This record gives sequence, structure tokens and C-alpha cells, in this order.
Amino acid sequence: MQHRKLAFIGAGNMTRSIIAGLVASGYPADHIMASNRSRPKLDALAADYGIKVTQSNGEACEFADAIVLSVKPQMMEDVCAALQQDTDLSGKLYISIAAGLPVERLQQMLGAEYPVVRVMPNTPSLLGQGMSGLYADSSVNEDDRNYVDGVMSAVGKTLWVTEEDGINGVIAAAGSSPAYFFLFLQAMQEESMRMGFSEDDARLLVQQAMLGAAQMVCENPDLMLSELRAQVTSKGGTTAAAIQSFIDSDISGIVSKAMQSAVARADEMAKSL
Ligand SMILES: NC(=O)C1=CN([C@@H]2O[C@H](COP(=O)(O)OP(=O)(O)OC[C@H]3O[C@@H](n4cnc5c(N)ncnc54)[C@H](O)[C@@H]3O)[C@@H](O)[C@H]2O)C=CC1
Ligand SMILES: O=C(O)[C@@H]1CCC=N1
Repeated sequence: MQHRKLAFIGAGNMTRSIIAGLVASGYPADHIMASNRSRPKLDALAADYGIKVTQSNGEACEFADAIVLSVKPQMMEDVCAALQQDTDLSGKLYISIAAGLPVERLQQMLGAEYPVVRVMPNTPSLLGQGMSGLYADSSVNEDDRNYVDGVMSAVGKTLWVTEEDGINGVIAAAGSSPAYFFLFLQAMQEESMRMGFSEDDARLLVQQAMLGAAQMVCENPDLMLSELRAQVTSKGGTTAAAIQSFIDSDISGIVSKAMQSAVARADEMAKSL
């Protein structure tokens, strides 16, 4: 993988997740700089991963060949406007991880049609287990595409989408979905506690079941998910009773509605940014 100088503007949860995974994969820490408005997250990043940090977004941009824009979508316009005043933004590659912010709108904010790759990552990147969707229009050259693919592949798996709209599907299926799984596990933990398990024991039961199930999915790519489910489900048994309860509560409809809500919110954000 190329080791270009890489800056992160905004040093929050997602930046930390990507930097952790990148440094663990061998990306040189001295080629990474993060900027943030306040100091504490920067100090923690410098201490934990040995990267360079600054409170000046302009300094981070000047340092870098490639710039990850990682502030909240609602902050992006102000951040870009300030950068345009301070810094020469030309000749760099921009990687936007902001949800709901179209490339064209970001280029307006940056003041020119700079090459932009949109990436939708997720927080398991922290462990090298991320899932990122990527989109680039035809103005991004192959070398830049390969570079961004290399960065995100270092922290997990990548999937390119050919239409920008596909990024909203990635948000629903992978960007936001770690939170769905956490919510589901939390509900299971709480019910296990009502059955008498301590908080720790309840967590152990559900987290290990989840990990084992996820590994079975990953290690059996030829088995359909419905087949894996069938292997657990004895006719007339306990699993069948639980699964029937989910079906009676319209689990497919619940999931569909939640994922469509994420997409609708991304569309709504795109109109307001
Ligand atoms: N958290 C997640 O799971 C994912 C987040 N994203 C996207 O990543 C971006 C960042 O999200 P999070 O890391 O979750 O948010 P966050 O709130 O944890 O981090 C944003 C950081 O930007 C900093 N910041 C605010 N204004 C700034 C400025 N003017 N200059 C420099 N830094 C500034 C804040 O202090 C904060 O540390 C968002 O655009 C979000 O849509 C995308 C995929 C997943
Ligand atoms: O909640 C959000 O808007 C961001 C994008 C995907 C995950 N977190």
C-alpha cells in the first residue's frame, strides 16, 4: 500500500477507529496527522498511536497529500470555508466520510472540483474489522482510487459502489448497523438479567453467542443464512418458538423500516447541507 501523508480533519470516534486500525496494520504513524478543535482527543491519539496532532486544520492540510474530512456533516461547510481562507487546497486528494454529503456539494464547499472519494466506514475499523463502502466519480484517477482502497482495506473490507446513491445503502447496511447489533444485544442482555444472570454473565452469554454466530457466517460463505438458522432450529424445539415469535412481530418489516429510516435521513441531510 502507498504511504502518502494523510491528515484527518476532526478527531472523533470514526477518526480514532480508522487511525487505530491503520497504525496496527503498519501505516507509518509519522505519516498521519489529526486536527481537532479541542485538545484532549488529540493528546489521546498522540499518546496511543504516536501520530502527529494539531489544533490547526490548515496545518494538517498543508502536511498532507490526502485529507480525510471527518467532522460532523453539519460542521463541514464552516470547516471548508475556513480552510479555503487559510490554505492552498489544490493538488490534494479528499476523502469524505461524512454521511449524507454528496460529492458535488462538498466540492462547492471546498471551492473547486478537487478529486473526492466518498467513503462510508464503520467503527469496527478500530479492530481491523471495518466495512467501508466507497464511491468515486470519473474525475478521480486510478492511482487515487487504489490509494483509498488500500487505506480502507488496511482497516477492514471494502466495497465500491458505482452510483453515489449506493453510499446511502452502505450507511443503512454497514455504517450505522453496528449500533443495531449493539441494541439487539443490549435487549438480550437485559432479558438475560431478568432471568437471573448477573450483568457480566448476561453480557458474556450474548456476546459470545454473537461472536460465534458471526464467525460461522464468515467461515461458511456457501451456506445461506437461512440454512445456518435451520441448523440451530430443531423442529418443535426452543429455537423454533423464539423464531416464530420474531416472525409474528414482523422482524423483516421492523428491520426494513429501520434501514429505510437511515436512508431517508441521509437523503434529508443531503438536502439541508
Ligand atoms: N461514528 C460512526 O460510526 C461513523 C461516522 N461517520 C461520519 O464520520 C464523521 C465524524 O463522525 P464521528 O467521528 O462519529 O463524530 P465525532 O463527533 O466523534 O467527531 C467529530 C470531531 O470533529 C471535531 N470538530 C468539530 N468542529 C471542528 C472544527 N471546526 N475543526 C476541527 N475539528 C472539529 C469535534 O471536536 C469532534 O472531535 C461524520 O461526518 C459522520 O457522518 C461515518 C461512518 C460511521
Ligand atoms: O449516525 C451517523 O450519522 C453516522 C453515519 C453512520 C454511522 N454514524
